[in-house]
Amino acid sequence: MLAQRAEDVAAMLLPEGARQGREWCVGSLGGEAGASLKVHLGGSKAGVWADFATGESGDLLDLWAGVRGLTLTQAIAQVHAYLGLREHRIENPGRSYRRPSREGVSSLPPQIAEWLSTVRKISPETAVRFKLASRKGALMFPYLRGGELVAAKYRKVPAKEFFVDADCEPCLFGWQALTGRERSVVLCEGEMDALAFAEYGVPALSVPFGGGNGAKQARWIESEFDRLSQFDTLFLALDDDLAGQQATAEIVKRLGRERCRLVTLPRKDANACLMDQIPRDEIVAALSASRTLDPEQLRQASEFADALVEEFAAAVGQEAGIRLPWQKAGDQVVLRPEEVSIWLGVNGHGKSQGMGQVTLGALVQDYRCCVASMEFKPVKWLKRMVRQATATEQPTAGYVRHVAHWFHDKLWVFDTTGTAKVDVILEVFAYAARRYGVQFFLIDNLAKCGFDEDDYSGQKRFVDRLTDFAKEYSVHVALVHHMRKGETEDKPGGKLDAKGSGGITDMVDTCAVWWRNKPKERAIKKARLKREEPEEDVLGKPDALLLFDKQRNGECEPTFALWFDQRSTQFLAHVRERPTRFVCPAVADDLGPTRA
Ligand SMILES: Nc1ncnc2c1ncn2[C@@H]1O[C@H](COP(=O)(O)OP(=O)(O)OP(=O)(O)O)[C@@H](O)[C@H]1O
Repeated sequence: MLAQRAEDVAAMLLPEGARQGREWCVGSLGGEAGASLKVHLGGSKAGVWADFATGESGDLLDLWAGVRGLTLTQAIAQVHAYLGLREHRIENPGRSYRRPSREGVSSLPPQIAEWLSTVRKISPETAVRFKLASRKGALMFPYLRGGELVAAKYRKVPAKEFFVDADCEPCLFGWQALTGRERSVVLCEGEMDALAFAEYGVPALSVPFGGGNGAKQARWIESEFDRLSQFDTLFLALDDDLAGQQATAEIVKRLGRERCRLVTLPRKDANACLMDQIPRDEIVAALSASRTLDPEQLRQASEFADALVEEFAAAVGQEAGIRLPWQKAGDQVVLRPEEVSIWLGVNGHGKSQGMGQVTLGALVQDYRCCVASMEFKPVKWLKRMVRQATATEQPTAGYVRHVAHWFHDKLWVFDTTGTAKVDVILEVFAYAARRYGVQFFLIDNLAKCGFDEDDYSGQKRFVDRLTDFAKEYSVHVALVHHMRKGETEDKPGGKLDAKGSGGITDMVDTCAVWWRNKPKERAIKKARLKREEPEEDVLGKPDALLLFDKQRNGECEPTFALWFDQRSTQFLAHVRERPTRFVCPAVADDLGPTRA
């Protein structure tokens, strides 16, 4: 987008320059008139520039950063503003971290400096660049970012014992040695390796918690996600053991396959290369020989370790996936990762209400969820959910805050009402999956995703994209969709009654129907108008049915009878059951007079 406006950008950044043919010419990044720096204004090279006096070159983003003396992250922010782009993203509300103590921090004692240079081959210059220090007699690796001490790790020398300051922000090590203008960086597995890469003149950052997957990578990725956007290429040089491979797989999944490259070093890690006096040329060659991670490439069988464990667990009844929030449903229905489910129903038949409860169930099962409800403003939707979570019609302010706090790090909402364009939904969902590791996405509903009512092929394409998205990010997507009313809503319909193209229900893995027992409601109303008590057998009938009409990977297609509790708006599994409190109050007082 920026390249298309190369001339405007060049003229704005370098107003003393002048157009000569197809180039903008100026003296240097300083901006004075001249002709040693030239910017291409059109064609496939639009925006590419070179300063023939200094040998510097780059694209428009580098030019922006260079002229204004900014880091790339700062330049990216200005470019977004210039292009009028608002990033579609969801933020995690601020968290607070502790900063490491500076008490007792001193410069490197001679024996540690000696160990670094003679044993580990790290020069005193590199130690100074990384501001290595000492505390409690140990080597201190300061995690400095923009001059601020964000975290710290300590290593006893020569013993390989580590300790850290507790509760600091999980972040990468080595920002202090970067200029802020790099377009590529190596991610490695250890502070000593980041130092070794620096020794080789290669910019590198180290992951903070070593190899492995899950939270070990998820926590720093969440913190550093935006800052890493300055890099077009991430060279992954983690250890070639199982933990390193797991970390690599997780980083690729979250930071983007397209910009990650796998590096194989001549020794087990960068510091081992340095200690073995591997020359710089060989390290540079290893970076150029790094392989891309195209999906069709041969993959290491060990990458499948997690999937294999899950596969075996599935065989003994612990299949990964979200269960419905009613005990009686057991394992009959599983909302599996990599699958899409569709939840049908006629207007007012409890789709949104029911899906709120399904989402609550997923949260309780420790799945991170993201809800795009274009039917309601987030606060209205959340209000319904809090009522279900507390099993109370009017929870106290303290209880509401407690539930809101419980949602932290578990639940994200897509903040749009009305219709949302599918590209935006998918962009935001991909961000949430990558940055926050969200595993369950709810879209309520298809009609609000920006299609014309008769745009069946558009709707079908979107569902197809959802199935790809679910597979790519290994998440479950639940899509709410309207059903044709037909002649009567007194009988539950099936997947063939979904509005629009039948292709939609063909594509998804699971198809469910929410049906509200309107005949029962009418019978009760009629009896009450006559001032009679409704008959026992009418009262015992369920208020709603949840029918599964398709489960591609399940053994059965069950139907669940449910009873609707007006006060909590929960659907209950049995006629005289009491609503469940999904989140218990922090203090007993919050149960208030409306104790459920
Ligand atoms: N079985 C039921 N018995 C009584 N009330 C119900 C039942 N199911 C849902 N409701 C109530 O009906 C109202 C509409 O429910 P909900 O918004 O979930 O419907 P929906 O199917 O999502 O409708 P729409 O298609 O219009 O979005 C809500 O106030 C809900 O609490």
